[in-house]
Amino acid sequence: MGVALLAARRSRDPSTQVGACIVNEEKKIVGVGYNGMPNGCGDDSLPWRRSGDNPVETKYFYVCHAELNAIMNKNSADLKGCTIYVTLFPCNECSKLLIQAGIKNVIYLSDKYHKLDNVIASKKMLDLAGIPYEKQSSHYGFHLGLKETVVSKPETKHFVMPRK
Ligand SMILES: Nc1ccn([C@H]2C[C@H](O)[C@@H](COP(=O)(O)O)O2)c(=O)n1
Ligand SMILES: [Zn+2]
Repeated sequence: MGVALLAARRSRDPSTQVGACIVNEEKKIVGVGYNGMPNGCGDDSLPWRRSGDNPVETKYFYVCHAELNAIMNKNSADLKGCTIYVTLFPCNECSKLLIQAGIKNVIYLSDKYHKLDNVIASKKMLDLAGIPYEKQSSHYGFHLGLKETVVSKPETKHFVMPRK
């Protein structure tokens, strides 16, 4: 999680910096990513704002999520059986990617959007796919000074057993 937190600090997102680190069954790092604009698009060429008259003027259509970047940056043939450490609970689109990539475990730090539909859908898919998710102690974020983890409130620990 420390590596995910360090990666998050590279993000140019002014409101939420997210980092992800994927490790294999031997605990070796096989992919790291943070939320950023697509390659070649330039961090200053696209908007970082959260709201606007037109959604095209906000970041949401453009930004590549940390999990997507960690998967795309992988340095191994595949990610089957790997664990992802991510500083923010994966959204529904990222969970689809994690499931299809063969990730077997999710460790997260913040679940600040747990009330949003996309996160509820994300958990539904992870549950069905038998992928456990577990919250890691937030003292990591506190020590590294990440805003989103400092303000996160204690949440219910979510953990489901993998299917046999
Ligand atoms: N699983 C996720 C969810 C979100 N992100 C990124 C996408 C945005 O850059 C940022 C969220 O912005 P906010 O709505 O809090 O202003 O986090 C991600 O990388 N992975
Ligand atoms: Zn996502």
